[in-house]
Amino acid sequence: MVLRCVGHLHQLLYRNASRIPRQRGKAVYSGASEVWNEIKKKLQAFPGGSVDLIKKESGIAVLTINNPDRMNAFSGTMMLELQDHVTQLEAWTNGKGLIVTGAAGTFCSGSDLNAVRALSNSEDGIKMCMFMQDTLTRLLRLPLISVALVEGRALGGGAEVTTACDFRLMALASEIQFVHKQIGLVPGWGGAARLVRIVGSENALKLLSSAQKVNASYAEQIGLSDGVLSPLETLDTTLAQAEKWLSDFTGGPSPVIQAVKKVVVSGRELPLQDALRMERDIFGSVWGGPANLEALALKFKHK
Ligand SMILES: CCC(=O)SCCNC(=O)CCNC(=O)[C@H](O)C(C)(C)COP(=O)(O)OP(=O)(O)OC[C@H]1O[C@@H](n2cnc3c(N)ncnc32)[C@H](O)[C@@H]1OP(=O)(O)O
Repeated sequence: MVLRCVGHLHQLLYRNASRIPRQRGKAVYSGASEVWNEIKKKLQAFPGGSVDLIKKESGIAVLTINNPDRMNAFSGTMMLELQDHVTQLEAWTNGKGLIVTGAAGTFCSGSDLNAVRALSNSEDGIKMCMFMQDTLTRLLRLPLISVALVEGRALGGGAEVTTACDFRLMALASEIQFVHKQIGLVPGWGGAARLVRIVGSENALKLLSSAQKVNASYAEQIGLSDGVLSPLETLDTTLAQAEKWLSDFTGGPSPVIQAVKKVVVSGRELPLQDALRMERDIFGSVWGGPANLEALALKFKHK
């Protein structure tokens, strides 16, 4: 009887699920399609490297920033590829987790300085900034639990990319460095706004104004890193270690994991009243759903 009621309620609520405001794919800047087309054309003119996406059966995807000749700097075409992959991941209904990493033992040295030099007028700079803000905001909002696996260096825009993941894991000898000040800049890919939320405004101010190298232990101390990976004498590769770490949070069916991430995103981004409504709608999408009914039937005990 209880289950029938739950099932009925789920049907009622599920009808409303299609009305759940979409968190996914929401643009940071709306109505800017001409600007997008223009900047995409410009980015296309700076080729090199790739951003590779592997989606595994387990529901974990691995996104690799791959331009080792330039310490995994982001070329223009890599920025475009990253955006395409984020669009693909937004639609991945079986997904649960995402690991963002760099090729060849280092994370990313930011924007390709050749592109930076060529697009150094402020109009182009602002367009690139809008493009990357949009992509990285959507990356952080993905309904997947994401972790940046940092080996080697994460510099400039590379440091900003680490903040577009829910968590960061750092190899023992790795460093995150917001070098922007040293090249007369501030973060522009949304990295400052996210850093303040991760480490607080005082720590963010220290990191941005000193451009200091943040090693794994200091990063952990200020809450920038969520764990230090063991040196590679262990049997596991760093990727395997990251997958193992992530599995503590991605166990269970994907609709539930995705719902967990969505309530956190709305709690983080929306005013309380809107976050509560969103939470109600997301709750409605899992209440009486298969995982919920199965657990109720098992008379699950949390011992
Ligand atoms: C959003 C704002 C931004 O992201 S602005 C970009 C901020 N990034 C930087 O300023 C990084 C500048 N690069 C460096 O400080 C060093 O190359 C680092 C990354 C520390 C690596 O040093 P090291 O291990 O000695 O290697 P290296 O300098 O010989 O570099 C190997 C080759 O890679 C290149 N490289 C490196 N970073 C970039 C980059 N961001 N854009 C373009 N190319 C880059 C180096 O120039 C070098 O190339 P080459 O072997 O000289 O042809």
